[in-house]
Amino acid sequence: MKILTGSQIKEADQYTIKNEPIDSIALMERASNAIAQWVCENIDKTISLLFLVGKGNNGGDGLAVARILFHAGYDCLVCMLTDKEDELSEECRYNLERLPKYVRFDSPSLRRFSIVRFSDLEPDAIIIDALLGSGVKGDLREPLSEIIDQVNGLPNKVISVDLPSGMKTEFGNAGQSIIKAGVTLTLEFPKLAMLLPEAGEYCGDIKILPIGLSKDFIDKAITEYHYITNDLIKGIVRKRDKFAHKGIYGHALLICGSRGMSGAAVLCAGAALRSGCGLVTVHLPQLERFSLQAIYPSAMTSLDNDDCFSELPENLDNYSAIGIGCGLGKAPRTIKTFELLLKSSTKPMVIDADALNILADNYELRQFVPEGSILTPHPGELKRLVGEWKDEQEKILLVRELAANLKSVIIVKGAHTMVCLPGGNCYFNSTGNSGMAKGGSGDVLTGYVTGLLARGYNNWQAAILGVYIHGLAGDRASVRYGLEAMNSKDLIDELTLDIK
Ligand SMILES: NC(=O)C1=CN([C@@H]2O[C@H](COP(=O)(O)OP(=O)(O)OC[C@H]3O[C@@H](n4cnc5c(N)ncnc54)[C@H](OP(=O)(O)O)[C@@H]3O)[C@@H](O)[C@H]2O)[C@@H](O)CC1
Ligand SMILES: Nc1ncnc2c1ncn2[C@@H]1O[C@H](COP(=O)(O)OP(=O)(O)O)[C@@H](O)[C@H]1O
Ligand SMILES: [K+]
Repeated sequence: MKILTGSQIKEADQYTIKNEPIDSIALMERASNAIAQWVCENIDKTISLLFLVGKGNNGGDGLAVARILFHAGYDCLVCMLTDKEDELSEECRYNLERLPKYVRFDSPSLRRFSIVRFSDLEPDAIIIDALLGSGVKGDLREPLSEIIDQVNGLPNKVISVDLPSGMKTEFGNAGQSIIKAGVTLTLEFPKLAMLLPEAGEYCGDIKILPIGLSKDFIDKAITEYHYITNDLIKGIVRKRDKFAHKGIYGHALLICGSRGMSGAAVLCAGAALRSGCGLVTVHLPQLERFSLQAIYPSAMTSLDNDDCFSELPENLDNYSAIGIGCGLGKAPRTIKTFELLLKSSTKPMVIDADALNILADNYELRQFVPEGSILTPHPGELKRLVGEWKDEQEKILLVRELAANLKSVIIVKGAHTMVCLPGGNCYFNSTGNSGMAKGGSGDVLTGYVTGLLARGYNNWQAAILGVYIHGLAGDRASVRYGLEAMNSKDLIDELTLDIK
């Protein structure tokens, strides 16, 4: 799915109105029906709803939703940001006029927002935030930032319409006043800012509601940002041949583990064995081999006589892809052997953890990273590779430069992991959860993505497919064990490719 910018969405809006049999009021009604339907399906009618309504079309959505939900039987209280109707957008004014007189205003004579009323709010009432959407510009003017601070101090759950009020659609959200939503019902596309660590937390759960913007416009729109959805994945996944034999599905080599770090090798191998590749060999210190062989007898081993990576595996040409770094350590002889590996093999590599740190410390080694590889830094490792960034915009720029220079894919891990291709396109993951923020989850990703590369997917396919299925495994594990109890080993058994 494409991620369009706020201004592109506005254009899509205008294009749809111009080229399809729908006017802006009807488009707003369609959006509002989608929002109201979500509320009906998810919120009990005994819960009161407090609508905070701004002056623009986001407010217009809020008023239309209040009307629809009032007719559906909800108790709706509407608070307007202004009592001056001439300040409202045309669509907002239209929907104000259509509001049934029985919907309660907090101050019927003024139709004005009154902060005092917050103290009267029942603790289980839900706030529908329709103060500001994609039209926010510059720093917030009062009274909005004060209202947002007040709302954020309340115990009540907040559902934001399109965007948490105050959030800008792309960049520049650090340190801003933004509504802290429990759920954001966003129209047609996720907005980039929702997926970035700067302010993404303010969205709570993101639900994307299609509103039928022109397909023609969307197809032609040019963007470098994409959202990894089930449909994208369906286009990547390959069928397994009926007459297949193990030789045609590739051989993954995992170079991981050092003294006392055999767990990383076990996690990495277990994940690679779920990828569909024909063979998995793990190169690890011979004294660390026992747990691997006991837990995953399907994996073969290539044993290093040292207690860290210090010898190249034999017959490197036999392998289709190499994963390196998990639990590797940074012993001087490991650095030397990694250098030798980079100079001896042109097979695509998945480079993670200490192998990334070695690349960060030894800049001259970067030129030997095989084209078509995948680097999987978490933000700390990324900083070591590219230096500090002042904001998310600069971070993305630095990642793009790294991907272009190495002619490789960069996976920046975290919530909504970003997969950056050498041409600059960035794909944001839609699966995964905070239960995955535990030791070893990255080792599982490295093993899985290496296996996919070996299996025959190219680097961007393996990266996108890998992060999506890895996140899905996390979501399944969270259903089974809960966010707190789930751990990285649980991910392995949930790594299934049953995409519908
Ligand atoms: N295509 C779609 O997806 C569809 C989108 N739709 C909906 O339209 C929404 C976008 O509506 P929009 O363009 O009217 O902007 P919106 O967010 O209401 O903000 C404008 C208001 O905010 C104010 N304001 C701005 N900056 C401010 C500041 N710093 N501090 C304080 N105030 C500030 C500004 O005031 P002004 O600057 O004009 O005085 C104006 O009053 C979108 O999010 C979605 O909900 C659907 O209805 C249908 C299809
Ligand atoms: N809050 C989160 N939401 C979704 N995924 C997360 C979150 N935190 C971590 N993850 C995922 O878990 C993995 C953690 O990797 P990493 O930090 O390398 O762990 P480790 O080094 O312990 O193996 C990454 O794939 C990352 O995307
Ligand atoms: K909003």
